[in-house]
Amino acid sequence: MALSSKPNKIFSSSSSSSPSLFFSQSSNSSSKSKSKSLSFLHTSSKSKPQLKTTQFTNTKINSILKTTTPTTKTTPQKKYPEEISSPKPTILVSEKLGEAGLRVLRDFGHVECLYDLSPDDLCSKISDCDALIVRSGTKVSRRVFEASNGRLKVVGRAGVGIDNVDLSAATEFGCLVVNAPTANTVAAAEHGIALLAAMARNVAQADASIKAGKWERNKYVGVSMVGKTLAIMGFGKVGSEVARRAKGLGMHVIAHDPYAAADRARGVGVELVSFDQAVSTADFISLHMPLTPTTSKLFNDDTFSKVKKGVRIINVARGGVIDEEALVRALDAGVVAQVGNYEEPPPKDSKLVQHENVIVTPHLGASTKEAQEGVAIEIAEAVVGALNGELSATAVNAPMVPPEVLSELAPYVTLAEKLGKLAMQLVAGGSGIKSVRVIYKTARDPDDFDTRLLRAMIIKGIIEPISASIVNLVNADFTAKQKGLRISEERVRVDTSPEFPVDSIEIRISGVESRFASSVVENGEVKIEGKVKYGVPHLRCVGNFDVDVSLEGNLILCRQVDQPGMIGQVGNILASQNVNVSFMSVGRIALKRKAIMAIGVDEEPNKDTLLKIGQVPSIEEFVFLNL
Ligand SMILES: NC(=O)c1ccc[n+]([C@@H]2O[C@H](COP(=O)([O-])OP(=O)(O)OC[C@H]3O[C@@H](n4cnc5c(N)ncnc54)[C@H](O)[C@@H]3O)[C@@H](O)[C@H]2O)c1
Ligand SMILES: O=C(O)[C@H](O)COP(=O)(O)O
Repeated sequence: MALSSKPNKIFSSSSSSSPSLFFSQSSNSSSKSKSKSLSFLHTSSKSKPQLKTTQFTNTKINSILKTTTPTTKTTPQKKYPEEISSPKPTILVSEKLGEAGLRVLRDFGHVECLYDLSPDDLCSKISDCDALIVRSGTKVSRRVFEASNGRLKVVGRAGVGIDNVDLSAATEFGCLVVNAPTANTVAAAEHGIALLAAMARNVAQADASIKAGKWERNKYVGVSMVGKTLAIMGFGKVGSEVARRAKGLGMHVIAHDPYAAADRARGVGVELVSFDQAVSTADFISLHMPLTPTTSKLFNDDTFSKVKKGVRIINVARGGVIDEEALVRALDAGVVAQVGNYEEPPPKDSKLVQHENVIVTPHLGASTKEAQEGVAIEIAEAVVGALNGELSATAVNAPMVPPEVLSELAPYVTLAEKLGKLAMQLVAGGSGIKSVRVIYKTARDPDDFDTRLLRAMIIKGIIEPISASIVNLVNADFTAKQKGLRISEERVRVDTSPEFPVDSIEIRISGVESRFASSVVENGEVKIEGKVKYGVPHLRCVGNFDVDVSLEGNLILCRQVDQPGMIGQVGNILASQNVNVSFMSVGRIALKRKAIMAIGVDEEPNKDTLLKIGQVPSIEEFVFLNL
């Protein structure tokens, strides 16, 4: 599938109630914004079918991720719509969250705590919610994103593991997923150590025995931990905290983690080893990797065939990393001596839970008062930040862009979107856009110039005006791919100041017809180039013609014979229709030959006015563009 523009919309009246090429965006005053909050994660009004094209959403301006509930306001008499006040966003909390986090959320939005919702109830509720906060007990499936009708902007996971959130669906629907990756680390590690010690000394079984009126000193002789080898599988945050504590117990700690740095492990006194070495030499194995398709049932019959007989296994990661039936077989055979913990609600007749050599708790790793308060604050701040238009440092499905980079790139982000939108409008209807080349002219080294935001915004500018898709930083690449749009990027080193990230951005679209022949260069590509001047995006080049106009409001491009009086003639036509000209720039290839006139207009000229411009004899072609 390729993208194609809708030329019949070029002259569509702003009062049209059908979706317009021009009014899916909000005020252009964002171009001057230096705010760190950018709209690459914002959700536009498209999900709200009741919006009319004369109504502007309250999206972005200084907030590209302004994700509060879209509301509308008709402002026909205004030059540009003002920022529109919106109701507080609704945040659904579907599992128990610490009070401190709830306070942060309540200060910001309307908070609904509805615990134990059935999947159906969650789906019915979600279309009223801008954010959803969950722990591990809520399955945030594709159905949830579908049911949200585009309203859900952020899913906050109050904890680490995001295996209960369908990340690809979230990304597809442009919904940001954030987690709280640090606040429960110590709690989980302490729980692991508690299970390790309890298991080694049969605490749970002995407790149950004595409560049952028995006195079985000989039955519950344990094993010592000191000097024993503990293999940490997954040397991340929790794994390394478990390692530190186990070292304190006098254990010899090794770890397996294909992605961990050996020097970080050495810093904790831990040797990184292969999977087979870890499982075959350990007396105790503690699992701390995430549940992913790769780690699912990583501990299976084959793995148990390699372990040291009598190994003890602690799992405070996820139940799914172990093949439960294989584990029961290994326990029955005495290959695995003991197991600690269970992460998901077990079936009533679970052989594993009932096994006498297994000690279990519900999913309690993160359940300390301290961790829950910490997690609640961490996730509340991340969700509020996201709803406020900021990129979160804990975003799971969006690039992490440091605040200073965001702030520096803000005007270029606006430029990128406007260029995308403009380039799209230069393409003739029916021409499918398949291939877009983006050329960044920069004095910076590639390592010092992150193009992800700019690329996302170019995609947004190209796709959003002509489709129902909502494009943001989360789903830009996905959406482009889905629509058959190939974006290639090039960097051209220029000798300007590296103080500025980009000197100019050029967009070239190949294999299309143009609505404005002068925008086509020798190799047949439609080409435009823009740059940021004084913090404001400017169009600098159309085809081979240099121009210099700020990318604000509406733009008329005319190609004419380079002769005196042209500006006056067009200006008079616009003035006679009360259309205010905000700026004008003429660029020519050579004296008295062809020139391009770029005219910025505050109001959208009506069809008759545009026809009159077209009838001026020396005007060879013209196009009206909405920015
Ligand atoms: N029980 C609880 O309450 C609780 C609390 C926190 C975290 N967790 C679970 O523990 C997991 C780890 O949490 P974390 O905060 O340490 O995350 P983390 O991302 O800091 O660490 C995970 C580590 O696993 C490693 N890993 C990935 N694939 C692996 C593989 N195939 N083999 C070995 N290692 C692999 C990663 O490289 C990473 O270092 C989470 O995903 C979560 O499921 C449970
Ligand atoms: O991944 C996590 O953070 C832990 O497993 C905690 O899950 P919980 O928030 O459901 O306790």
